[in-house]
Amino acid sequence: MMLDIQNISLSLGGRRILQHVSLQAKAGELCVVMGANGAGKTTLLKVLAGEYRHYTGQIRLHGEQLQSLSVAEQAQRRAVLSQQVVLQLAFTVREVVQMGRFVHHAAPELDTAIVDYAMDTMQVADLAGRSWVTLSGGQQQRVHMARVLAQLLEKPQLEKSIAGKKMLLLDEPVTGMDIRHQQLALQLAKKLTEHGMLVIAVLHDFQLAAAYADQLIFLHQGGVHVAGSVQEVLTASHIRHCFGIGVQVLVHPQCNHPIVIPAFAETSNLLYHGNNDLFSPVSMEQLPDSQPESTHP
Ligand SMILES: Nc1ncnc2c1ncn2[C@@H]1O[C@H](COP(=O)(O)OP(=O)(O)OP(=O)(O)O)[C@@H](O)[C@H]1O
Repeated sequence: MMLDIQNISLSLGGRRILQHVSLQAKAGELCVVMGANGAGKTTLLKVLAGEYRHYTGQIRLHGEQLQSLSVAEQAQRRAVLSQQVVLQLAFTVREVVQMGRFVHHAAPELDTAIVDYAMDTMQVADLAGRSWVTLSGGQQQRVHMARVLAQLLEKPQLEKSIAGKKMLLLDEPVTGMDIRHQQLALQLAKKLTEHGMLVIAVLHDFQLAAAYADQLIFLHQGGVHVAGSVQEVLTASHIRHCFGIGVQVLVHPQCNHPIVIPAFAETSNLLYHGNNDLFSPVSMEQLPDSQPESTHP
């Protein structure tokens, strides 16, 4: 097992934010983490990124305790795309992507080739000389994807040398991207998994999760509510439990993926249910029980 999380809990500011989280993920998997605002998704990714070290429980990466790896060792084994990275200084796009290479101490020609490859892949090469702060939100996000790709690659190609060795953590990677570039970003993530990488992505879009996830994890109030295949997890009852909303789960006519749509009768008056924060217990009794479990076979 490439990543083995056993019973981790974490408190921040005197509050328990993650509780008894256990998860396993294999090399070559695209794991999608979903959950309501405040469920603990970013906190979980920050623990995996080594930002919070005071958790209880165990995390093993390739059998080694995460806490025993130095910062440099961690940086060479995993790359992180954090939520809303804002750069204040006027770096060019090329400079931002080059930041991904700092951990490697490779030959400058190799760094340049990998940076060019990463910018081509994320379709930002035409922006290379532009100041990062002048880009649109979706363009900035694509540049960050190119940066983490540059960090993970050892050659200017997606090749087998990364197999089984590296982990990519993506926190809401497609925020602000148009529909085509959302697909591009997830296709890149999928391609990396096909070369043996483990990708863990926080997403808010059920359709992207349905189309790309090998394993789907619903976090709820700091714990794992359910983890499994898209078919197992993307059901009306799990969505109601974790998101406090009635939905219908239909089936895509061509590719059989589940399609999630809000159930109109239940969701037209959310304003009057008051409590939208699922991190504090929400009263599910407010929702009628007539919602079919799932129309998925
Ligand atoms: N440093 C901190 N100190 C105290 N509480 C925190 C801290 N960081 C996060 N929290 C709280 O922990 C809970 C989980 O936050 P987290 O950012 O992990 O949620 P999330 O699932 O990523 O939400 P979103 O979908 O809104 O990004 C929230 O209630 C948040 O307010």
